Amino acid sequence: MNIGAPLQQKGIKLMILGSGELGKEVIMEAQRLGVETIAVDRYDGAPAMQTAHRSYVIDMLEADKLKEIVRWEKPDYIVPEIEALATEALIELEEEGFRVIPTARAAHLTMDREGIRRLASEELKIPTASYQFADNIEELASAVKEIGTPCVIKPVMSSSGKGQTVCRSEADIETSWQEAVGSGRGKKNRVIVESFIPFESEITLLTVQSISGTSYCEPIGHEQKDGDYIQSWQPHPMPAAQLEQAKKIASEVTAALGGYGLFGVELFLTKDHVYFSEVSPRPHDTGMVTLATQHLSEFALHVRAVLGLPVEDIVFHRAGASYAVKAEKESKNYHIEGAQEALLIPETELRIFGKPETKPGRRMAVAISLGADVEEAKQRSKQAAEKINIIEE
Ligand SMILES: Nc1ncnc2c1ncn2[C@@H]1O[C@H](COP(=O)(O)OP(=O)(O)OP(=O)(O)O)[C@@H](O)[C@H]1O
Ligand SMILES: NCC(=O)N[C@@H]1O[C@H](COP(=O)([O-])[O-])[C@@H](O)[C@H]1O
Ligand SMILES: [Mg+2]
Repeated sequence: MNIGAPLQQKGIKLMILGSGELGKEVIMEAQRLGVETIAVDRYDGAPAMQTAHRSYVIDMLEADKLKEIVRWEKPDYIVPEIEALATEALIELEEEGFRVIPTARAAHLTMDREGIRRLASEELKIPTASYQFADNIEELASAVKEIGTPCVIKPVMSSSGKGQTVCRSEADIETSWQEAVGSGRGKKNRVIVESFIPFESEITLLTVQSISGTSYCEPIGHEQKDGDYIQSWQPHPMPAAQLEQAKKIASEVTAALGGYGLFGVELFLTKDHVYFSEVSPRPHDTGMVTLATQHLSEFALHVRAVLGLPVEDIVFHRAGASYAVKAEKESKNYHIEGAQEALLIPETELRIFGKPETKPGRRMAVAISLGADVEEAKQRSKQAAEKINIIEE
């Protein structure tokens, strides 16, 4: 593979669709390999836009806008960074010869919970929570009756827990519906109802599909609140047989989606079972811990796989943990205090995303620590995150 200089005739162009904290790291890794980078998102000043060579602000759910920008820029690689994209445009662009990561079909199936759930459960016969879909409140009531309570209700298009509620009895149905249709990122008023899995732990198994074949990172355990991640740690302790089962599921799902890249396979672990939950065909928020724990982070691995470069080994260095720092209020004029105190904690680093505005619950930074074991790393990253204060004015 030939890599020309960025901004010159022979440069390789990578366009990222979605420019949040995860995309920012992907852009920086691509630049380390001499790639020209273009960031796209729905608002100006997004984290990845601050590091890319150039950027565009468009509504990425609008197929025509997406096609226009791609045809104008002619990137060598189109790298989705969020789910909520006009994936029908990506399919068309792929047919025209553009390369979508990992594939346009993967982006399309995972954008909508229905696509990936039906693929995993109905085609691949992988164990998942039982589920139903509903398009209005009457259908929702009958789905809840069928699945039973407690159950989890989510918009088919959303992420980071937006619009997700646990429905504990029939009395919650109305609120769950309102929450779901009010917060979904897409344009559809469709929801999934899932049986509540009383898991002992949940993991992300980062899985790489590259020219070198299939490889896995050490499993990442995580804790979520209101459907959004609070902390993650690596390696998550689990029996060898269960890890094998998890890898089998991850290899089947990622192979079915096709293409090269890193995938975040989300799994629920009970005492005797592994359930597939969902998969990101891209780096995962809980995987930010790999910025410290591995010689190649999930972002570096993604870029290598995307560019068709080998991923022969993934070296895990040391137990680590990450802890999210979230805003409480809305502000266009905030600042962050406490980095000085946070970085006194041993083996700790920070990533401050530089998002231009805060919103209640918005993730603004992350603390990442190493330790002699996962427990020590968890304590350190939590302590560090608690030293950070977001001052919203
Ligand atoms: N069926 C379920 N049973 C038990 N817990 C669940 C279920 N579905 C979701 N959860 C909990 O909610 C979290 C978020 O759910 P899910 O991953 O489906 O949402 P999301 O909006 O796609 O989040 P993200 O984009 O951050 O991955 C899960 O990690 C898990 O903790
Ligand atoms: N769970 C998915 C996830 O973590 N996605 C990450 O959050 C950004 C959106 O953040 P915002 O909502 O604060 O703009 C996305 O762009 C991506 O980096
Ligand atoms: Mg998830």
